[in-house]
Amino acid sequence: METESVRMESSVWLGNKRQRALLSGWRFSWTELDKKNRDKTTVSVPVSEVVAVQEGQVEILPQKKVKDTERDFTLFYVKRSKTSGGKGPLWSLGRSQFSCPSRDLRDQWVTQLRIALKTHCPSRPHRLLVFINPYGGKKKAQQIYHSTVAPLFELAGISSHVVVTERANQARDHILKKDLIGFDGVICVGGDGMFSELLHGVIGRTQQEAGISEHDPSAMLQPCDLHIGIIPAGSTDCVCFATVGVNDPVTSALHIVIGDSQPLDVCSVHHRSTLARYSVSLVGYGFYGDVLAESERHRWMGPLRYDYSGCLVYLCNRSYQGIVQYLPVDSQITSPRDNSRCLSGCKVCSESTERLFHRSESCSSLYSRQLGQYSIESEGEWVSVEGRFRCVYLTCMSSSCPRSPKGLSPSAHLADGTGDLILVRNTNPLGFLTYLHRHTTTQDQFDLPFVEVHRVRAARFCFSPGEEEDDEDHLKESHNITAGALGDPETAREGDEESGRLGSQQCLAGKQRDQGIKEDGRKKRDYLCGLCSNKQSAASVWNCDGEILPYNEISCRVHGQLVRLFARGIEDDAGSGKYREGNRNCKGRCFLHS
Ligand SMILES: CCCCCCCCCCCCC/C=C/[C@@H](O)[C@H](COP(=O)(O)O)NC(C)=O
Ligand SMILES: Nc1ncnc2c1ncn2[C@@H]1O[C@H](COP(=O)(O)OP(=O)(O)O)[C@@H](O)[C@H]1O
Ligand SMILES: [Ca+2]
Repeated sequence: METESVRMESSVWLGNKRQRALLSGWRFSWTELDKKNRDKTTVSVPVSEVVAVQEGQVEILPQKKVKDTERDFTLFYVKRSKTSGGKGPLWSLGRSQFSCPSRDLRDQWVTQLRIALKTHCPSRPHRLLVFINPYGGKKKAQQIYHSTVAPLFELAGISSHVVVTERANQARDHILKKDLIGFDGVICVGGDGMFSELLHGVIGRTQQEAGISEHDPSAMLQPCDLHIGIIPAGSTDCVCFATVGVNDPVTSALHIVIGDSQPLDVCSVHHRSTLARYSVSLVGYGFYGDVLAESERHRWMGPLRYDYSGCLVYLCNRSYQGIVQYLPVDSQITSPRDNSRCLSGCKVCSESTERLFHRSESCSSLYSRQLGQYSIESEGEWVSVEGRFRCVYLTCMSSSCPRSPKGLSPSAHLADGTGDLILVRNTNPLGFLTYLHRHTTTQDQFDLPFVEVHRVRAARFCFSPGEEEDDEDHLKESHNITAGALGDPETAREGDEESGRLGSQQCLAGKQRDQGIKEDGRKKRDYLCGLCSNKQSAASVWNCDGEILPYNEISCRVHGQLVRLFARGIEDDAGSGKYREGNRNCKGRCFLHS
């Protein structure tokens, strides 16, 4: 039950303008007085979006009191500015400095606003564990954190423990093994690879504590309590972009500060009875696998490596034979082609909360919910498709990113317990280019005769008889994958040093890097010869959220709302009119606990 809202009202000054300030209904608003009625404007800030209230006239960056008159207080809050092209709004820190008629009144305002914050926003984080990858994206993560994020955390009274990583998988191992008592969330400053480390750490730890084996493909995984936050500083920043709507460090920091919560579907990927990895954005074979394998050789290029590799791989014109099987969701209920868009407060996702988790009558907290079972065996029949594909991929969410603002599957949902399986059959080069190009335009990329899309709970991939790929060693050899790059959860968990050393080779610097470039030249020629030649391996590799999997035959299963992010989904922005019509399905306040 919501407690009664705090109420207070008085006149205050904002600069030289007199205002009527009102705290009521969990909103703080101010309206200019002494103005003709017609022009009166009211600024209204929900208490849930107030970042801090401080005595005096305060600036941040650097944080200091510019003037400490005893009648002033400063309000910091979330301010939005519009963006174009279907993105979410950018958030920045709004600041208003008020002067009260007396010190007494000022003290009352500060007290009441802080009480309102405490009662209305009990789930804001107080203490965070922050992992910074100094080598991600354009290598600016440390600078981004210290110059723009840390001051916001400090302002909001959040204390943080910062770990600058020295090797790949350090963040994951820290979460798996170290004491996390007292932390309200884990944050990564980096790209999708860093997010993936946190994801594996948080899911792995939760299953360990619940005594659930992650290797069992049919296990019902335990949902994770510890929230994950992403400060985007990587190459693709797909998870951030698709859950927040923009890749902007300040916007993301503010979502963390105000304790936003967005559940997220996660796909588990198994090879027989071994957990290969978890994925949220892309489990892709063919084109996407080849692009990733190629791009690893050009890491020194930074984010540009994907464009460069994309062109090379496109020119190679490959397709792959195989069998895809999937467990479809009733297409009458939900479809990847219904033209809807999963937005903040999405009704499809909130209805899924009920479906995914049968809640006992007495429990009102999402965290004490009982697990509902999405029984794979009892829900419908597996469908099998055999053919020659340009690419096959599964995504649990839209996977929008700056490169493709509407994403791999524009109508996918963040938290509906399903994923979208996309099958792109072999076609001529122009056809495939048209398909790729439509990711960047408003045209429907699924409206092509060689493309199929299905909303599924599970999917698996195997070779057609007679097309079996050789063993794993061959896979590693033909794609020049090292053990470290594979990020095998088991080896890494036991032999950290080993995986760390190999992992950091991906981020060579200085002399080492130059040597790497020369090496790269040779490897690139070898690799491309292999990629373009028909004699070479008939197999591609799986790209799992930016990591190459060491297996080719895999089975995937979507676990609804397995983790929670400090985010709220993409806010409907008036500027993004294009999708608005389809939004009917996706309105209404989300997630019953919020
Ligand atoms: C002619 C125009 C071609 C446009 C092609 C558009 C394709 C859109 C690709 C979107 C991919 C989104 C899935 C995200 C995957 C990330 O996890 C992964 C890893 O990203 P990271 O390096 O950690 O930031 N990135 C890639 C490209 O595989
Ligand atoms: N200190 C480090 N040295 C080497 N690799 C690291 C380090 N810290 C993290 N990594 C790894 O680097 C990879 C890429 O990082 P990420 O932040 O996702 O950047 P990008 O988006 O550019 O790929 C991740 O998979 C992560 O495991
Ligand atoms: Ca989903």
